[in-house]
Amino acid sequence: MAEVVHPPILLKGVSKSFKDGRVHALDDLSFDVRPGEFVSVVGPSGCGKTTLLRLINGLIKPDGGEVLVNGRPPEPTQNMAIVFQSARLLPWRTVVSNIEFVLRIRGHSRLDSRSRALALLGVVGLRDFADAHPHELSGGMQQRVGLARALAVEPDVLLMDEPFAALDAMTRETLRIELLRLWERRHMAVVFVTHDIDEAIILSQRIVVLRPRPGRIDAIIPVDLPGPRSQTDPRGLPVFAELRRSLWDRIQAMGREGTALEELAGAFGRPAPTDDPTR
Ligand SMILES: Nc1ncnc2c1ncn2[C@@H]1O[C@H](COP(=O)(O)OP(=O)(O)OP(=O)(O)O)[C@@H](O)[C@H]1O
Repeated sequence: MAEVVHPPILLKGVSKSFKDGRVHALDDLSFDVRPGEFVSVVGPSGCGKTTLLRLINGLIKPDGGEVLVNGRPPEPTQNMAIVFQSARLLPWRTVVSNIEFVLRIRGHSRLDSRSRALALLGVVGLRDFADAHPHELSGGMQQRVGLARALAVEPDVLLMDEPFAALDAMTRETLRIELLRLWERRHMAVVFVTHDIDEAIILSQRIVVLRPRPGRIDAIIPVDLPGPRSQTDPRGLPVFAELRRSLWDRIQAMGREGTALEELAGAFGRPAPTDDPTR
C-alpha cells in the first residue's frame, strides 16, 4: 500500500481564546503548508499571528480544531525550529557554544556538535566570530547566529516570528537573501510572520492574510514569481506591483469594514506614492 504523505503543517478549523474566552484570538483557521513551501502570514497587529506560530510549535493548545505537524499533534521531539525577533542567545556562552548547545541536548557528540556548529557559522558568514560572546555582535550578526542555531537541528519545519523586524534596512535585505539561499538548499517548510508586505512577496510562495478580531483567514494569495528567489529581485516586475496593490487593497478593505485604518496603515507601511502602480 502506498505510504500516506502528510503535509508538514495542517490546521483544521483551529480556534483559540484567552482570558476565559474574553479574547477570541483565532477563529476557525484552516490551511496547510506543503513540503518545502515558504508561506508568509501577514495581518494587522493583534490578529493572531504569534498565537498561530505558538499553536504550530505546540507551546499552546487549540480550544477547537486540530493542528498537525507531519501528521501528528506538535510535540517537543519533532524536528521544528522557531526564530523570534531577537535571537535570544545565551549571553554567557560563546557564539559557537550557543549552537553546540542545541545539538548536544539532541544527543550529538561533543566533536560532532562542534564541527556542525562551525560549519553553520561558515554558512551564515560568521566563522570568524565563533569564540565571541553575543554582546560583541551587532543585532544582525546575532540574528544570523539565531538562524544558524535554528538550522543546526535540520528542521523540516521552520517558524519565524518577524525575525528581521528589529534590523536596519540593509541588514534586513542581506539576511533575506541569506534565508532564501538556505531555504533553496534545504527546502524546509517555512511559516514566516511579517508586517512587511514587500518582504512577504519577496520571500513566499503563498501569503496567508489574516483579518483581526477574531483572527480569521481573509485570503490565501499565491505568489508566482520567477526563481530562484535568492538571485532575482522581483521588485521591478509588474507582477510584484500587482500583488502589492492587491494586498494593499485587501488591507484597506479591512479598514473600511471597521478596523481602524490608521492602525493598519501604521502596521503595514502604506506604499509610497511613487511606488503606487495605479498613479
Ligand atoms: N497569553 C495571552 N493572554 C491573553 N491574551 C493573549 C495572549 N496571547 C495573545 N493574546 C491576545 O490574542 C490576540 C492575538 O495576539 P497575537 O500576539 O497572536 O497577535 P499578533 O498578530 O501576533 O500581533 P502583533 O502583530 O502585534 O505581534 C491579541 O488580542 C492578544 O492580546
